[in-house]
Amino acid sequence: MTPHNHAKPGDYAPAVLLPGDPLRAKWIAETFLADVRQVNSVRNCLGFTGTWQGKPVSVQATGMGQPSLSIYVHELINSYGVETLIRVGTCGGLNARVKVRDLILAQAATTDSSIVRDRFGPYNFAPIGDFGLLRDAAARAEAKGMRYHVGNMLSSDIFYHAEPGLEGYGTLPAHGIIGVEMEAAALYTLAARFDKRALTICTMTDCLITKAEIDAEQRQTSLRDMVTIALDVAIAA
Ligand SMILES: O=P(O)(O)O[C@H]1O[C@H](CO)[C@@H](O)[C@H]1O
Ligand SMILES: O=c1cc[nH]c(=O)[nH]1
Repeated sequence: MTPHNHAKPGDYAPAVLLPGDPLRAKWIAETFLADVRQVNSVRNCLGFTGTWQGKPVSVQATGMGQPSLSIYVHELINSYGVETLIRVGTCGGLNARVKVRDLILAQAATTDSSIVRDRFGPYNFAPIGDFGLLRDAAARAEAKGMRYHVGNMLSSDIFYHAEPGLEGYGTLPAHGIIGVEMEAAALYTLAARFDKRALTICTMTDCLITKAEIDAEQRQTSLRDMVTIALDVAIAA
């Protein structure tokens, strides 16, 4: 048990899906998993374990932002023996090529966060996703005929910038950053530190260029596709 998690050792499967939203964790558990049980409810940051296609898998909410995700991921790895961590999130779009409902597989994650920056002294560390998980997720998205993009994500500590629209993102969109969310860079940094495998898959829900947004019904359908890919990748890992 930890200050943030009352699950017992062995309560989590070796592979865990990580949505930010606790209610998304509950929805994933109830919609997709068999033999499911709740393993954590501390602070309502819900965690569940069950099976997918007969294989054990867990889902744990991380809350929003890199400080919150870092707590859950650190504890999942160090107290619960988790080996494979797949974030299933939503993100904003920073490139007109990426349409709402498209998946972004975050090959790398750029960040403005001191959580990552301050650990590396004079170096600019490049947080990257696990190649095997990335390759498998891309192949499955391809096979399902889904629109997906593999690229560099921004993991920002800031949701509401002082500057309007794209201005807050400076020259990043002109350097291949295709989406913005708030957790992937910390996830990849912790996975590197503890020699675990991690991937971030996001559904683009709001384009900061066109202002197009996904509606509630489309969001549900797209998240369903994203979650089944993540579950398939998790149990194959
Ligand atoms: O939908 P989730 O997984 O929470 O991800 C995105 O949504 C939240 C911001 O609204 C941040 O956590 C961001 O990363
Ligand atoms: O962090 C996020 C998530 C979704 N949409 C955004 O614009 N930012």
